Amino acid sequence: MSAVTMPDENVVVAAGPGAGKTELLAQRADFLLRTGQCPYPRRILAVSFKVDAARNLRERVRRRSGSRLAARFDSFTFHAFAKRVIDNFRPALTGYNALNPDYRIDPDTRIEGEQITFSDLVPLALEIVETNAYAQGGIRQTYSHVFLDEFQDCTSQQYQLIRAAFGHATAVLTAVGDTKQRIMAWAGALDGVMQTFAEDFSARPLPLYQNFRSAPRLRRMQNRMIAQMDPAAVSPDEELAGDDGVIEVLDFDTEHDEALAVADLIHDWLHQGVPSREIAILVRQQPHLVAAALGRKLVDRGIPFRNEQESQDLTAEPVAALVFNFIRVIADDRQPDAYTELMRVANRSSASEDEASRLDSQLKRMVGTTRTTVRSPKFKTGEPAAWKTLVHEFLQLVSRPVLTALSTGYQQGTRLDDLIEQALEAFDRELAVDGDAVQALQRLSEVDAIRFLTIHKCKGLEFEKVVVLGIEEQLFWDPTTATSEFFVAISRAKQHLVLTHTKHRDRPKGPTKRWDEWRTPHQGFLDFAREG
Ligand SMILES: Nc1ncnc2c1ncn2[C@@H]1O[C@H](COP(=O)(O)OP(=O)(O)OP(=O)(O)O)[C@@H](O)[C@H]1O
Repeated sequence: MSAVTMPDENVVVAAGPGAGKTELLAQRADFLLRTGQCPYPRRILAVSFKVDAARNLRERVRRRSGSRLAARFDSFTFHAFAKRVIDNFRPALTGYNALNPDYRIDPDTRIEGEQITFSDLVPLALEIVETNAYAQGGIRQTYSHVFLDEFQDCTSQQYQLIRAAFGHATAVLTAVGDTKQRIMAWAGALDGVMQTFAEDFSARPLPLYQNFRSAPRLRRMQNRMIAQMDPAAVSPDEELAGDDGVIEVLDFDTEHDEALAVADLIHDWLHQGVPSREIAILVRQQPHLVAAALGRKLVDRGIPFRNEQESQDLTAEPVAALVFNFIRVIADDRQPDAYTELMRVANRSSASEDEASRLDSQLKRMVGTTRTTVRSPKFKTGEPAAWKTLVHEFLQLVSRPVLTALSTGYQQGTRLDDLIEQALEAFDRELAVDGDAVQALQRLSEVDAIRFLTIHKCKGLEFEKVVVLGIEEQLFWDPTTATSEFFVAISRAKQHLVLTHTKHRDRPKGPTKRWDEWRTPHQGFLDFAREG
C-alpha cells in the first residue's frame, strides 16, 4: 500500500518471485491516474526488458484503469523507449551519430547515417539526453512518474540513460526487482544495481514477503534455493506449510523417451481441462533443438504448441496480429473475437466517418467472398502462396495509411513490409507442419497453444504447469548465472513443476553450436526438489 500510494518519494521494492512486483506497478499506475497525481497531460513511463513483459503490464493497467486513462501509460522496453527518444529528437545527433529521417534498424550492421543496430539504441538516446537540454526538458515534462520492472537486470548503459533522463528529482521513480533472478550478468547487468539506485535516487527500500503465485510445496523448493542464494530472504517454515502443489523429477535414457512421456502428461492435463495457455515448456537454450522431439510427438497428437523463440515478438506487432486475424476469420467460421478485432481496424481510419463506414462494408464483403474462395475445392489450403495472395489483397483494401497508423514505428523505412513478410513466413512455417491453416494459427496464438520458451523469455510470466526440460550440466553450464536461471524457471509454476533429464540427446542434423550427446544430470539442482 505504501509503495502504491507513495506521493513523491522514490521507492525500490526488492522481493522474490510471485510477490506481486509487476502487479504493484499496475496498481500504482491505476492509483496515480485515477487520483490525478499524474494529472493530464502528464504520463507514466514503465520500462521493462522484454516485449512480452511490457505488453503484459500495459494490459494489466488497461484492464484496471480503462483505455482512456491507460492511454497515458507508456509501457516500453528499454529499446522502445530509446527509439522513441531518438525519433523525437533525432536532429540532436551530430557527427558520426547523425541519422537520416528514414534510418533503419538492422540486427548486425551499422551504416553511417542510414542504419543502426539494436545495441546502438540506448547509447544514442543517452547521447541525446546528455547533450541536449531541450530533449532532456521534453522528456522530463512528459513523465511525472517512472517505473522500472525487473530492475535487477539493468545494464550500466541502461542505468545511465535513466539517470540522465530522470536524475535530480525530476520524476518520482518506482523500481522493482529480485536479485536472485539476475540472469543477464553476461549482458553486463550492473552488480548491485538496486543498491546503486537506492543510493543515487535516495529511494526508500520496501520489501514484499508473500508469494501469491506458487502452492506451498513449490514455495518450499524455492525457499531451499533462497537459503543458499540469499539467506536473509528465507521465509520461516510455518509460513510455507501445506500439501498443495506437485513436483516431479523424471529421468530418461533418451530424448525420445522424454518426448513420449511429456507428451502423454500434456495430453492428460488437457483432458483434465487445464487450458493450453497454462502449460509451458521451458528450456535453458535452443528450445527448437532440445524440444524438437517433443514437438513432433505433440504434432502426432494434434496438440498445438508455439515456439516463442520464433514468434513471440512478432505476435505483439499489431500488423502481424491483423494478418493472423484475417487468416483466422477466412479459414474458420468460429472466430468471433478475431472477426471483431479485424473489423475494428476499419474504425482506426483517421478519415471521415463516411470513409470508415465504406471501408467497413468493403471489408465485410471481402471477408464473405474470400471465405467462399477458401472453401472451394480448387483452393490449395496447404500451399502458402494461395494464402499469401489473399492476405495481400486484404492489406491493399485496408490501405497503406491505415496500416501505417497501427504503430508509431511503421512509417519508418521498410519496417511495415518486413513485419508483414515475417508474419507470412511464420504462418508458412507452421502450415508446413501439418498443412492445416487453423492448427497453424492456433500454434501462433497465445491463447490456444502450449508455449515453448527459453528461460530468458519466461521472466515475469506464470503458468499452472511448468515442465523444465534438460536439468543437465551441459545446459546449465555457466556457473555465474545457472542458479539464477534455474530459480527463474522453477518459480514460474503455480501448481505443478516437472523437471526432466536424459542420458543421451541425439546431435541435431545441420550445423549447430556445441552439442554434447552424452548428458549428466545437474544433481545439485535436482536435490532442491527433494523435501527434507
Ligand atoms: N496483493 C496481492 N494479492 C493477491 N494476489 C496477488 C497480489 N499481488 C500479486 N498477486 C498475484 O500473484 C501473482 C504474481 O504476481 P506478479 O506477477 O506481479 O509477481 P512478480 O513479483 O512480478 O513475480 P516475478 O518476479 O516472479 O515475475 C499474479 O498472479 C498476481 O495477480
